[in-house]
Amino acid sequence: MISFLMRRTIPRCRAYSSQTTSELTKVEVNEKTGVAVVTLNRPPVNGLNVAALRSLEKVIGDLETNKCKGLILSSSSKNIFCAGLDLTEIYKPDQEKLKSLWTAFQDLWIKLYGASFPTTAALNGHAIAGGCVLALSCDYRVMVPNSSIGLNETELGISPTAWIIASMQNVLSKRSVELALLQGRIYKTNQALEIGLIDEIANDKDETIKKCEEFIAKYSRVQSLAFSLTKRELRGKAISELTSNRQGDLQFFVDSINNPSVQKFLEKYLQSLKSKKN
Ligand SMILES: CCCCC/C=C\C/C=C\C/C=C/C(=O)SCCNC(=O)CCNC(=O)[C@H](O)C(C)(C)COP(=O)(O)OP(=O)(O)OC[C@H]1O[C@@H](n2cnc3c(N)ncnc32)[C@H](O)[C@@H]1OP(=O)(O)O
Repeated sequence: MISFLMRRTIPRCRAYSSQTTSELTKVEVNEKTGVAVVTLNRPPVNGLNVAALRSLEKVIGDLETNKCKGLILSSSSKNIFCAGLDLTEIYKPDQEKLKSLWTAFQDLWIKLYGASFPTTAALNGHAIAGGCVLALSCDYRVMVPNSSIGLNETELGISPTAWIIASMQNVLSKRSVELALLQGRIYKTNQALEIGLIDEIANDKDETIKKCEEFIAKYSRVQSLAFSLTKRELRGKAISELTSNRQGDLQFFVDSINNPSVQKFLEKYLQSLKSKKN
């Protein structure tokens, strides 16, 4: 359990106190503001396996319980926010593990997209596929230059499911969503800003966090209850649609991944990622 100790006398530079809940997700809470920096920590690329998804979900649940004032999602990697689902878990998958993976991703999205406090993504690097979904689930996105963000599922031979599309529709114009999803397009930082996929550009990781703090501070005069009820009004439909069709959504994912042409593509895709270094 993360404890919130509001010691107002703590100097600014010491305000964040480390409260590690798991090696996979580090949590630091600013004791002055109640804002939590949550850092994804699964090197090398923060690939989302079941343990990483569950760890982040638990942290968000704890932050809810402790009436967190805001969340800044970050990454311990130098130039990668998150490379999405762990591809090694979906290539030649164990069927039970595959189901657990998608169920954990659904659970995490429900918590993050529906969080009752302001949420931000401090994108210190690439945010691809599932990594982009995490960013889209937050209320605000700040990214460093020369990084990539987008949902490349159609390029991988599969279709994003309804709640992933809804997360993108919440942020982009209808036209931009169509182009982004149908082309499986990955955007560079400046292109992402142009279409509204991110909200701001920052020079480095520290600045992404500072800009996220500034965004969250804008809510200091907003009543927490009014904030959470309004957010629920705005996002509740997409969440209810998933909660009432979790099994169908899971089956769609499992069938997509088990499709022989997707498996064939994944084999080549993984090889191409590995051979980049040679
Ligand atoms: C198949 C899709 C399922 C669709 C399901 C249906 C509908 C739902 C829709 C969406 C849900 C989400 C799905 C996903 O998230 S699937 C994951 C898609 N992710 C990617 O395509 C990203 C792939 N990675 C990259 O593009 C690059 O790695 C990078 C992030 C741009 C970083 O580049 P960089 O040059 O800095 O690093 P490397 O490429 O050298 O990578 C280092 C190391 O990590 C391995 N790796 C990279 N990405 C992943 C990953 N997602 N999972 C597991 N491992 C990954 C890479 O192979 C290298 O390994 P090595 O052993 O060579 O060190």
